Amino acid sequence: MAELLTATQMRMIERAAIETGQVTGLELMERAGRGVVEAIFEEWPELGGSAGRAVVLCGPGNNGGDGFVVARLLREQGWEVEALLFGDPAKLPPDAKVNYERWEGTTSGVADFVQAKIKHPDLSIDALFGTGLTRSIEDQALWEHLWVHDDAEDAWDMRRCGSGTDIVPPRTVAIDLPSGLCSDSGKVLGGAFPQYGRRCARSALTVSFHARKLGHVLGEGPSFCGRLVVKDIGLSLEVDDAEIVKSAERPSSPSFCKTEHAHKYTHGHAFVLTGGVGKTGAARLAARGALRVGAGLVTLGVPPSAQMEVAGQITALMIQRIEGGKDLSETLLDARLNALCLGPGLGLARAQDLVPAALASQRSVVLDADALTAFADETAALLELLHGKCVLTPHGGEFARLFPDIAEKLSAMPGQGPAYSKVDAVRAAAARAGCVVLYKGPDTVIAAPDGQCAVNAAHYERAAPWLATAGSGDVLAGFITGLMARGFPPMCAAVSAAWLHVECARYFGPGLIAEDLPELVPSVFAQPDATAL
Ligand SMILES: NC(=O)C1=CN([C@@H]2O[C@H](COP(=O)(O)OP(=O)(O)OC[C@H]3O[C@@H](n4cnc5c(N)ncnc54)[C@H](O)[C@@H]3O)[C@@H](O)[C@H]2O)[C@@H](O)CC1
Ligand SMILES: Nc1ncnc2c1ncn2[C@@H]1O[C@H](COP(=O)(O)OP(=O)(O)O)[C@@H](O)[C@H]1O
Ligand SMILES: [K+]
Repeated sequence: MAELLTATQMRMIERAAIETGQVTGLELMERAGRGVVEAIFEEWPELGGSAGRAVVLCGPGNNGGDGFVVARLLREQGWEVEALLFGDPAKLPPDAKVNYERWEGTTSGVADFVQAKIKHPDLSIDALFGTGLTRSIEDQALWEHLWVHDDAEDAWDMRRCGSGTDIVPPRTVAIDLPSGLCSDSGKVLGGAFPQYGRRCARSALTVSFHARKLGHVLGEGPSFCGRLVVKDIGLSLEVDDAEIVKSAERPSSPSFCKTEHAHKYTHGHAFVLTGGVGKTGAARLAARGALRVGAGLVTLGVPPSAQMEVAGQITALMIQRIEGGKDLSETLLDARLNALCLGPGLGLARAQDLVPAALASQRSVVLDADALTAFADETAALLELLHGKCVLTPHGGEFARLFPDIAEKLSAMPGQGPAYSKVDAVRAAAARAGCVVLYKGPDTVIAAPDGQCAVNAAHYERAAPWLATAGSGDVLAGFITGLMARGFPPMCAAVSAAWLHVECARYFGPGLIAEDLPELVPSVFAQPDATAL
């Protein structure tokens, strides 16, 4: 799986390469600068072969050093380039200082930031801060310049609103990260000027190095990065760090495939509990999802009042009358029912009755929606019952009800970096719950109690905004249940299901409704090369 790195991990990788003599820091900086220039001309081929005009904003660290490399390389291609430095040249770190000196062009200071001589440049390059941004920005001139870099902000807003589609967006390029963004959390680090609100440079193109950083995919990160390109700078991909977060991708082992000689019971029997009459649709969606991902059999556990309603709407699914917790415990004496799903449309009272019986059975269990909300006032009781074969699938509201203190830390306004991230929050929740937690959203984060963590980012080329439709979460719960019925371990089931969910939405595109999702599974399974990122 592809790694999503923190700033510290990226530094460790860089340091290891330098200390083992594979490369020098200066050479890495040169490769980074070359990568940025290459990405610019790939993104905007019309700029190639012409002598354009660029403003490069350089910061006081190595991100600024990358900026000076880019300034030099563009000038070597005949561009008119103006470099502006925030900071004291004498205090630049060694590699950045070498590139500042190699640049040989004029460099203005921060006081001139807003008076850059080149107006309306073809390129505005943000090399102020990258992975080293550790605190809020307190220099007013710099703060204001984040706006100048982005001086066609109105154009962005107009495009976002659907008007002015003829407006060419500014060619703003962020080196590594848009300045102001925390590389570990995707949060905008605050500033000392409340009158301006929080501020971050927005870019049309972000060029990062070696691997994506968590801040590119979490929280607000993607809305500031524009298009994200990662350039190889020759660092080894091998990192031996259990802490590293993975990017969700198509599973290879265990695989979605079924073997020739298996029969339906080999693939497990999923059991999805429904709510009462008029509320059974959500569980039926989940059940259909479980069946499509390959559970051998799927049965709906239905209260007597809803039996007729459900029976009239199903074919391959089976039905079993479950009035309450006692019924469920008796039904679960059948050891073949190996994965349960409770929550979608279940109703709070029925959830309070059924969830303890389901958890006591020690089966694989997915708890979603009402099964989580029903325990908002007695989270300690729920936590007591959870075990290692459970997966919790909260959205933001459900997460906050179950883990209020963690949610509060996550939503607090950040000042210092690295800020508390969704990854930190979900890891903490999984450790407390003693089971896998999948926190939904465009940046779905999945963590296990042992610290394993993956992000299923529906951003950039994997954007799937059509998933924001009623019932799509129910299908996700069904996918996880079906995969656990098939024997996928909880973490693998949750990550694979989240990946599949987004791939189904991408396959269909606009107009998607939740009913479509299970029916798209065969098309996604049939694509051997569905991408990981
Ligand atoms: N780590 C690596 O492997 C590589 C790093 N490179 C570049 O180096 C960057 C990281 O360099 P650095 O660690 O020097 O960090 P940065 O250049 O991102 O920033 C660090 C500097 O900014 C200052 N600073 C931080 N927050 C501030 C604030 N709010 N207001 C004012 N000053 C603030 C710090 O005191 C320090 O001087 C990466 O983002 C990337 O662009 C590349 O050269 C290629 C390889
Ligand atoms: N903008 C978005 N981009 C990608 N995925 C999204 C987006 N909005 C919601 N989703 C996904 O859609 C699902 C919605 O689930 P949930 O909030 O439980 O809704 P429901 O209860 O209606 O099913 C989650 O898997 C979530 O990750
Ligand atoms: K930057």
